Amino acid sequence: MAQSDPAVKVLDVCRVAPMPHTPNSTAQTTLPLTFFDVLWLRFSPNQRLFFYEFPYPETTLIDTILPKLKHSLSATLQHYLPLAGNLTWPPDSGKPIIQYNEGDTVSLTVAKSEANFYHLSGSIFREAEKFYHLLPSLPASKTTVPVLALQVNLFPDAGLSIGYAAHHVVFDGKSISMFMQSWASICRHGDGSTLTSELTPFFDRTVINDPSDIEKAYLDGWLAHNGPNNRSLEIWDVKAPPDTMLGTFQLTQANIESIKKWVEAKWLEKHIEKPAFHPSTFAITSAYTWVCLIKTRRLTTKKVQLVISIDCRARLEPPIPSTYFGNCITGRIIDADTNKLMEDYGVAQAAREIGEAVRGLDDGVLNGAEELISKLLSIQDGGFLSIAGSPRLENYNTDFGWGRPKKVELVSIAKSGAFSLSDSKDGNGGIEIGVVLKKHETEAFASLFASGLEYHQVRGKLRD
Ligand SMILES: CC(C)(COP(=O)(O)OP(=O)(O)OC[C@H]1O[C@@H](n2cnc3c(N)ncnc32)[C@H](O)[C@@H]1OP(=O)(O)O)[C@@H](O)C(=O)NCCC(=O)NCCSC(=O)CC(=O)O
Repeated sequence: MAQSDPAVKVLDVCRVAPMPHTPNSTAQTTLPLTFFDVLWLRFSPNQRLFFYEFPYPETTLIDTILPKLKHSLSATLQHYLPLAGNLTWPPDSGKPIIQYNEGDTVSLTVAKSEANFYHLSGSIFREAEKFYHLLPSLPASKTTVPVLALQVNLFPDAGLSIGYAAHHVVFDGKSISMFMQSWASICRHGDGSTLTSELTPFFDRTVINDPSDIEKAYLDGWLAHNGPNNRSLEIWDVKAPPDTMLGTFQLTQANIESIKKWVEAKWLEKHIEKPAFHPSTFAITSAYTWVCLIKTRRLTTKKVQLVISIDCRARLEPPIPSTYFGNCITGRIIDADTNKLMEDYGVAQAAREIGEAVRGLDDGVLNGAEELISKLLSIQDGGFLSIAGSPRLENYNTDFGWGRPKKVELVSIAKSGAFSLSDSKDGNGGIEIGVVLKKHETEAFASLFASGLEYHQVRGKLRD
């Protein structure tokens, strides 16, 4: 957090401990990493901001809202003890572990911001650096790293934001969303600390099988990276260029339907038969955004790559509980011919590439997983893009008792360059897309995105 930024004043840095189960309990929890976690060892943390419109004066925010947030956080951590702990790599251990000891806490920064709440929580392109001071960071260290940090920013008479930095070695999108929704639920109900079964984390790591020793491939990859035998836990300090802008775009259900119809018609034209996979909302939305980004950036590389994340919980053999806490995602790297995606047929081609990759998961979600680390570590900039977030995380359901967020922003895409997908604020099945561009690219993207929708809408109607 940029404490020198005049737009934010730090009021307090609190340490919130998990509420004790019983008055004299002593708790120690060790959580080993699985291969799914090890994959993310040195990746920079995910940082998300939730904006709540809340036109109360500063005194109400400080006297009423903050104590409620702190109390409910402490009650929630009781169910999520490892989140108050640290990532460490004991000398006698072959891999890092998450270690919670009695007395460990989560850092919660409280700040007051004089920035324009409505601008920050809007959708038009905004400078990424305006968000950084609203978010906590995880302190750099080679030997021990906290797994989570939180920050609440008060915008008197306008609202507040809640932001987190979550170590990717501990959380995937599903786990951090579950934690935030658990905190929100306990805060909303105010009268206890119980969680529904959908929000109760399942910590048993023995459900993750690794017969082909993917863990060794990932550990070897990290140990050799800037190695040899590099056991550092230091997180990559990735910086976004100063002219980085964040923008949010929407695809309504009607937009997605018309693109889907057009894509299916194009497939029939070119391939005679419909392909044997489903043009899902994910495939259509990702294809549309990918092509708009490639055209905006005028990529000249022969090939482009798109990395998609796959939640493996329901896809493992046997499936594991949907509430499993930790990482349970793998990736697929989709390679495509840049010229083909630039053509009139580009979105249909991109949807086909994505749809085929998703269909291929039926042959084994972990096929080729052991090569993922070497592929990810060898990726060069250029034609590479990835997708973060998912509408299935239902971030807009994170209601602390003041209604749905006005805006949810995955700010860490400014560093990774990914585009993000989310459910939409009004909950009507549309998709929110977060994109990162340089300032001079923003107009071209906005114009391509809007004109493409008009085109697909007209074509879709003509085919009805
Ligand atoms: C691999 C996938 C992206 C592929 O998605 P697809 O929708 O194309 O394919 P699919 O087989 O899952 O679903 C096909 C159809 O089944 C239905 N369907 C199946 N499961 C569903 C579910 N749980 N919720 C809603 N719909 C579902 C839908 O109707 C969909 O069609 P239709 O759409 O037409 O109705 C997805 O399965 C997946 O794993 N998503 C989660 C990815 C994730 O967790 N990302 C976060 C990474 S962590 C991260 O980035 C950090 C962070 O966010 O903090």
